[in-house]
Amino acid sequence: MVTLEWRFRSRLLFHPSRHRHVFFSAANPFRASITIVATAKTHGGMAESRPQEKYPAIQGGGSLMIAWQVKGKPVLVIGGGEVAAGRIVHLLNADAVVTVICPSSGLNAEVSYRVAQKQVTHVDRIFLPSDLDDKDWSMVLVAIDDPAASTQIWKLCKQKRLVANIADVPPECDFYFGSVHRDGPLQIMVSTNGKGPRLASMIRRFIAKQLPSNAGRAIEAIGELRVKLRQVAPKPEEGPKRMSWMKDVSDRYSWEEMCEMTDEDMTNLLTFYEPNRVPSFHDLRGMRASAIEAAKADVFDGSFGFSVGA
Ligand SMILES: C[C@@]1(CC(=O)O)C2=NC(=C\c3[nH]c(c(CCC(=O)O)c3CC(=O)O)Cc3[nH]c(c(CC(=O)O)c3CCC(=O)O)/C=C3\N/C(=C\2)[C@@H](CCC(=O)O)[C@]3(C)CC(=O)O)/[C@H]1CCC(=O)O
Ligand SMILES: NC(=O)c1ccc[n+]([C@@H]2O[C@H](COP(=O)([O-])OP(=O)(O)OC[C@H]3O[C@@H](n4cnc5c(N)ncnc54)[C@H](O)[C@@H]3O)[C@@H](O)[C@H]2O)c1
Repeated sequence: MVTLEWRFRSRLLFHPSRHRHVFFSAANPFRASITIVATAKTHGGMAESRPQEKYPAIQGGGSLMIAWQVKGKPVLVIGGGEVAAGRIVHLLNADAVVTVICPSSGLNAEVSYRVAQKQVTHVDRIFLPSDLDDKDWSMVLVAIDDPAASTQIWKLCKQKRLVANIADVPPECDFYFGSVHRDGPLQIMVSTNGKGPRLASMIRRFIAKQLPSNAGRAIEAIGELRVKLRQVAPKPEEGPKRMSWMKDVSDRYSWEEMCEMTDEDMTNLLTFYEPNRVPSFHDLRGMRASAIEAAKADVFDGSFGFSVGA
């Protein structure tokens, strides 16, 4: 049995080819420690490992981190204070249809603003159990300063099989919130699984500082290209080729190059899909109409720039 313990300090690696695999690679002051345990049995001269060792080791006790789609769906927020205000921002950023139940006298300035702007529907009173039957709520978020009422609402939600989060009461949460960094289509959520919310916020800011400033724009550009590619190659059976070509494209260009990509570049780039090639960005730029025009003008036409006679 070989036991190998590897402790490392590394900078956050952010390269398009790697970002899918890197959620968080720690750097000072956060250190990560990876323990790799491998066993090998020699059998007939061949090293053989047990199947479970080939696959990721299970580390229970975490949360399932998913990107929940609440666009256009009704979500109920109970309470209108500071915590509710934060929840509402997250919900509106995800295009949810939000109803806030809270007496007007309890609304803080931010929630009052959301109500006045008609970004949320406001019900001006305290919560009633019948509110849970009002709509087909996707989730219920409780952020009130009344622990007994919170627990009652939690119990009602469970009776009605509604998914709920009671702020600050981990045992009464189907899911926790986390600290979120947002840059256009990029969202990074840090969870400490209830251990240290303030540290989650610190780590989120730490990660955000390491990111390329144009990560959001580059992702946006790649997103556009993926949509165009599906128009060029819509068939489901093209899936493997599409995916392999998109992987090559994502790996080939730098963040700056992805941001620089124009509509014309994308159209030109898509002509390389059929032969399954990916040109360098330099070559792609050379295919722009303006570059071709400039190249034509530069071509030596046999004259010496002056004329004799007349
Ligand atoms: C990330 C964030 C998202 C958000 O709320 O949007 C969030 N809490 C934030 C801040 C924060 N919350 C608290 C403090 C005071 C300092 C402190 O106590 O540490 C600060 C810091 C501050 O205010 O600066 C108090 C607190 N919170 C919880 C308890 C109960 C307990 O631990 O038992 C207590 C103690 C109450 C008491 O002692 O009485 C519980 C939860 N808070 C969570 C999320 C979930 C786990 C997230 C995770 O695992 O990381 C979870 C489990 C459930 C939930 O609410 O979803 C947001 C940072 C956003 C940002 O800035 O980016
Ligand atoms: N998870 C977190 O990040 C975090 C951070 C701080 C506080 N909290 C907790 O979240 C809860 C709310 O905190 P806050 O700072 O927003 O408090 P707050 O006092 O600012 O707001 C509470 C709101 O609840 C409303 N309310 C009270 N009873 C109600 C009822 N029965 N029906 C409808 N509305 C009702 C009040 O009118 C008020 O708008 C508290 O329990 C607090 O301990 C959580």
